Amino acid sequence: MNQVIRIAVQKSGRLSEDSLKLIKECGIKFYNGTGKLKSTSTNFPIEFLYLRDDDIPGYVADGVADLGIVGQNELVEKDKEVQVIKPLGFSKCRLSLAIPKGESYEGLSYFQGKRIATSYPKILGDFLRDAGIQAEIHEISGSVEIAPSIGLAAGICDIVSSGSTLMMNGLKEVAEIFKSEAVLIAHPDLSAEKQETVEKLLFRMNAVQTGKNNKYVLLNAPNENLEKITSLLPGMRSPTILPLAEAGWSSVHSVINEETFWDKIEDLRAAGAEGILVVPIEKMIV
Ligand SMILES: Nc1ncnc2c1ncn2[C@@H]1O[C@H](COP(=O)(O)OP(=O)(O)OP(=O)(O)O)[C@@H](O)[C@H]1O
Ligand SMILES: O=P(O)(O)OC[C@H]1O[C@H](OP(=O)(O)OP(=O)(O)O)[C@H](O)[C@@H]1O
Ligand SMILES: [Mg+2]
Repeated sequence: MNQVIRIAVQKSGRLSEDSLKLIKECGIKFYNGTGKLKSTSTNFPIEFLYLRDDDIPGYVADGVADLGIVGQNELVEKDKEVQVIKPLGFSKCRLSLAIPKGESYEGLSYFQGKRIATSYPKILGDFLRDAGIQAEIHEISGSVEIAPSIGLAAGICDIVSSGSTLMMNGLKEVAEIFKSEAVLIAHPDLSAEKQETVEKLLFRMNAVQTGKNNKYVLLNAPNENLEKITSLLPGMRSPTILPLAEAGWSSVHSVINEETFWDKIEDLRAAGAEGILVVPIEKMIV
């Protein structure tokens, strides 16, 4: 039996759903009833702590939790000693400076001598120092976008994703200062026994992530074009080729990376591929 590890996940908010979904996709079963702040998996040696995201870096640094899922923005802001294991590809957002949309803006000097409201005083402070701007940082813990309209600050520095919160509050984004996504973090000094359990979890997470980043593709190809088509499709080792019932044609099966997917499909069509089917991959172990 492996040593039980503890993972800290956000109780509710922009990280929680995708964090729990990833763990479920790893085949790990657990109780996640609202109100319960700690639970244990029934089929994997892992315990869950449901916390506010602000507290996750600290709990992992102190060793109260062995692992955690948190946004890079919160991690850098809290500046705790933890190991970043991997980016997780969700909760992507940016930290940006924004000002009232009627104001004219010619550059960062706009903020010189002004007051900026934010929940990220460290990230903003570091950015302003590097940019040589002296501004007053006014820390507030939420609803930052309201600050300019109530006369609290000339501008804000807050999380932006679609930009709709800024727009609804009469603000415009003028500079992006930090890019963020969810990351898996670990206590820097885990015991060898816990590390073993972490490796098992990582093996599963990698299989899930690699599956998501690839698509299984089946297509029909005239035999005279097979060489060209297979050269476009490396597959996991090499593509599978099966003869079709119709003479002179083959079915080609392969795996295509999400990033190059549409370019490859165009190239395959140009090379004579027909009847292209694309199937999602649940897990992929390379
Ligand atoms: N609109 C968004 N789109 C994508 N990711 C986001 C968005 N807003 C926030 N995030 C990411 O998700 C994290 C959690 O955001 P959320 O708004 O749930 O935080 P919170 O209100 O501080 O939650 P908590 O109550 O846990 O302290 C942020 O730190 C950021 O990394
Ligand atoms: O650019 P957008 O797509 O509008 O997203 C940005 C908003 O999303 C987050 O808030 P959230 O909606 O999570 O609420 P919260 O501030 O109460 O956490 C963040 O604090 C921004 O206000
Ligand atoms: Mg928070």
